[in-house]
Amino acid sequence: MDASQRIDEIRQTLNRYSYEYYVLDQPTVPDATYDQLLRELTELETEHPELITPDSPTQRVGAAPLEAFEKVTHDLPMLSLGNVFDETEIREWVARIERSLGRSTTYVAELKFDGLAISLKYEDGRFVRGATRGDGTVGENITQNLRTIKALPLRLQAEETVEVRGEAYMPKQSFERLNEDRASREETLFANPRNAAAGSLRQLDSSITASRNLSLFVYGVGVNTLTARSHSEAMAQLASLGLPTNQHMQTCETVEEILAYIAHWTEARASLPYEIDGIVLKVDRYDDQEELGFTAKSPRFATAYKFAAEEVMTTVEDVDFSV
Ligand SMILES: CC(C)(CNC(=O)c1ccc(Oc2ccccc2)cc1)c1ccc2c(N)nc(N)nc2n1
Repeated sequence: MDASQRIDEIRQTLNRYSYEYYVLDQPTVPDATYDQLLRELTELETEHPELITPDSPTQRVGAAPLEAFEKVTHDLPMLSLGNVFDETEIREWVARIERSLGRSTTYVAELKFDGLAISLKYEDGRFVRGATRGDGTVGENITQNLRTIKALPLRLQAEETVEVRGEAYMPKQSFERLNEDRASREETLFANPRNAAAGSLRQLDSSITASRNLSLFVYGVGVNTLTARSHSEAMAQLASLGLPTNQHMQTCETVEEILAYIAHWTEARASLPYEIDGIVLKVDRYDDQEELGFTAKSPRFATAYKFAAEEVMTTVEDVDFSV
């Protein structure tokens, strides 16, 4: 086997290990095995620099820091979600949809991740660009920073061209550890994981982003070459391509099932390793989504149920009032 074949073989193996570890949370090999292969790949690429490609696992932490972020216009706008706040409004939302369609339909209920909305562009299966939501039409190009997120595949399992929407977030444990480090260096603390994720992705130096243990869930597709006829089918296709989808997504046939899902996660969200600030409800079938269409800035086929904001109880402990 020549160097080029061995390099391709190691890259595919390391991409599979990353998917198992960061997306499925079910590693099949110990870290030492991953590290050994990464060392071998780095040596081979050092001997053959002409074989280095952007999708190599060795290229995750970018080049020199940027001067500024360039602006990016999304191929499709990144829309915002209307809100519903209680059971009555949820029942009204479902009734309005089924009146408009003139029949019942099926829904998908998803967790609403409390991070930074992003758009990922893949061409022929390779990650080529990532951007913040911005104002929904124009965002900032943060490709170099997003490449450092290990749950983000630099190469898909098939050569699809697709623009994907998702949320970059900081797991609760990484947030706690980051603030402990900052407190020990007497630096200002981040107020919550969302601010910490946003601050980490707005770094011009991607090596700082790489140190922040960010992760990612994808929750929608923009322009794409997929064959999916529904949102749930599209998400299954994204998962099979190696993109991180959330395991708690659930199809619902009735408003009762939607309400049960919301009741469950209202209680169970404290047990999640990441913060969520609500539940997103979507009509599943794309033909029904198209029939329902959009208002000026958000889809009629989706809405967000927001959890009541938690009172932030600041324990006033050993505050030195004497100063
Ligand atoms: C539903 C959508 C708004 C994404 N969808 C879009 O952005 C979108 C964009 C153009 C679309 O089609 C158009 C095509 C041409 C013109 C206008 C729209 C359709 C959907 C959304 C927004 C935020 C979400 C969130 N925080 N968590 C989860 N779990 N899901 C979410 N889903």
